[in-house]
Amino acid sequence: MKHGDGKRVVRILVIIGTRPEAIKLAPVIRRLQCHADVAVRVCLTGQHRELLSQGLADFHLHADHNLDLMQDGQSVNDMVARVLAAMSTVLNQERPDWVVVQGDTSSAIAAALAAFHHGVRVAHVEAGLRTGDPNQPWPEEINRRLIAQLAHLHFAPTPSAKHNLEREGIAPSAIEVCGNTVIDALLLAQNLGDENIAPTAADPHQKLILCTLHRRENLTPERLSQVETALKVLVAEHDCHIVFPFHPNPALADTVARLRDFHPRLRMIAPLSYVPFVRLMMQASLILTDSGGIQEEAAYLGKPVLIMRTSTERPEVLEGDAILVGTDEKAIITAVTKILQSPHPIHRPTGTFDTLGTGGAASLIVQRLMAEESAPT
Ligand SMILES: CC(=O)N[C@H]1[C@@H](OP(=O)(O)OP(=O)(O)OC[C@H]2O[C@@H](n3ccc(=O)[nH]c3=O)[C@H](O)[C@@H]2O)O[C@H](CO)[C@@H](O)[C@@H]1O
Repeated sequence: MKHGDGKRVVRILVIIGTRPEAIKLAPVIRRLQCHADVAVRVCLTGQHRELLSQGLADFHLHADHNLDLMQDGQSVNDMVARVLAAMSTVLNQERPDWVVVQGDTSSAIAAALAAFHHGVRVAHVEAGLRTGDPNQPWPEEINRRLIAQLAHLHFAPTPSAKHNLEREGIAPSAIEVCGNTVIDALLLAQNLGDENIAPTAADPHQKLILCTLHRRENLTPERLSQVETALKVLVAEHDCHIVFPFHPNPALADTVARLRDFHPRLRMIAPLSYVPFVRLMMQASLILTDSGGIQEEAAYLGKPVLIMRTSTERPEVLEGDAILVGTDEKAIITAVTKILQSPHPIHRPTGTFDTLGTGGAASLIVQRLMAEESAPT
């Protein structure tokens, strides 16, 4: 495609499957939209239907394609197969120069493979994260490794992510260390804030624990029961509030129902769109989570974060105020109590932990994509 003056326009197709992909790609899409020589198109797979539209809404972005592929009870194989098949039509229609995928979802691996089959170059945002364990998180760890083999450009958030890619044989010249786009998103969300949004914390004078839990590995009856007991003990023993925005996953339903009626200071709420969720993180005294993105956001916001997993693909956060606590009820209670009872300030000022980036990732990504286009072939 060319401008009226004959200058070539670079066609970039951005694929989004889930809420975190929407949040982390929104800053990249906004940057691409501002570039005169780029035609950017957005394709949603619909892997997370409601959460995905929440992820996009606050950034005022719209999709050009919505494949709406999620079906109840769909397996990982079904999802991957459906995205792979549906992408051919989109790729034939759009004929992009680049497909941009983010992270490690079924949508990202299927779209990257489809692009590869069509001879379209793939740019991978948040490349190189590894736990080293194929089953942690499952299937995301393997998705990340496979996407690395398919991608032409790898946007690594940190030097350690770059190192992981190099160990797998990726040429250093194909890797750009740019920080994590989640920090760009966080800063955008702080500026996009609507002052009319109702405060989400119950009492600003009481300590607030923000809890989220959704990893597939944690949704077993044993682990859910441990976390449930820990939350019940914590709210009963401490003068704190717990707010738990829960994923609409049927595996969580019974736990949610029991916790909802347990205590007035323990609030089970529907997932929030990004801006109010960022507000809630900023109000929190500590965050208890198994989410990947929230680990990164908490680190930047200077919040202590207890990770309900045994490993993290984001080892940098452990240099800040993050602790791998797992899902054992006693471990959770001990770690939370220690933080709540600490006589010292439990926060760092926002932005002082800058290992994951300072908000310039999207700009670097767009610069590198455009440099790649003007490089002699
Ligand atoms: C452990 C793991 O493999 N996680 C992957 C997962 O994301 P991840 O585990 O981060 O997915 P989550 O569903 O927890 O989403 C986190 C994001 O949603 C926001 N939020 C959360 C709750 C809420 O009510 N409202 C809201 O807006 C958080 O601020 C955060 O930005 O997919 C991402 C996208 O490919 C990858 O980068 C991660 O590596």
